[in-house]
Amino acid sequence: MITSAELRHRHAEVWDAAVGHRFVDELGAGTVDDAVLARYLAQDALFLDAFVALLGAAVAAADRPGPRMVVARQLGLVAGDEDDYFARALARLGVDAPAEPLAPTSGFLALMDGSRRSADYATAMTVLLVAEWLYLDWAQRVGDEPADWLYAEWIALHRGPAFAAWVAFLRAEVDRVGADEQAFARAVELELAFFDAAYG
Ligand SMILES: Cc1ncc(C[n+]2csc(CCO)c2C)c(N)n1
Repeated sequence: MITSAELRHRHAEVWDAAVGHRFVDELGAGTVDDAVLARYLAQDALFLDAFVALLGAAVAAADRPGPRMVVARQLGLVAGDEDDYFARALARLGVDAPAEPLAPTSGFLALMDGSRRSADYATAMTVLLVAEWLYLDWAQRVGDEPADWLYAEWIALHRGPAFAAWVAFLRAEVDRVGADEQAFARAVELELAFFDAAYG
């Protein structure tokens, strides 16, 4: 059975291109163009809805009570703090209507909805793992948070001990039940394309 460490190693080229993306550098510096950040967050709001649905599918599909409870707890967090950030950030950037999904967003929605409908715990956890681990990785590489809350909160959401523990849990679960390599590779590609798409 392939491990999460081996999967990341196999897909390191695309993974590192996402983690080292210009968008991440600019987030860390607090210098993303407002139109770029607005485009990114408007797309991410669409992403987040399918992500929450996928977390719900993982809650339903978990093969043990312990992991089910851990995923359920995270679902509550995402529905709280992160949703609050989106509401304030989109309001500040003047985004007042849902966006049309760009190609990488549609790709992600298809991947997440397909995985959700399959009700396959291993596939769902593999997709969740990429989305969370890749974000932890870039956020840990960024230095001190910019003073502006728009940047500081987005970076802070993706690092810190609680988020790192969630990612460690996802890795352990994927290592326990077996990863879906195809889903892993597709999700990494989509993360890179998602950053690219923010630049229009
Ligand atoms: C395209 C895209 N990929 C991954 C994430 C990361 N992410 C999705 S939901 C969530 C909350 C914590 O569980 C986090 C960190 C994102 N925002 N956008």
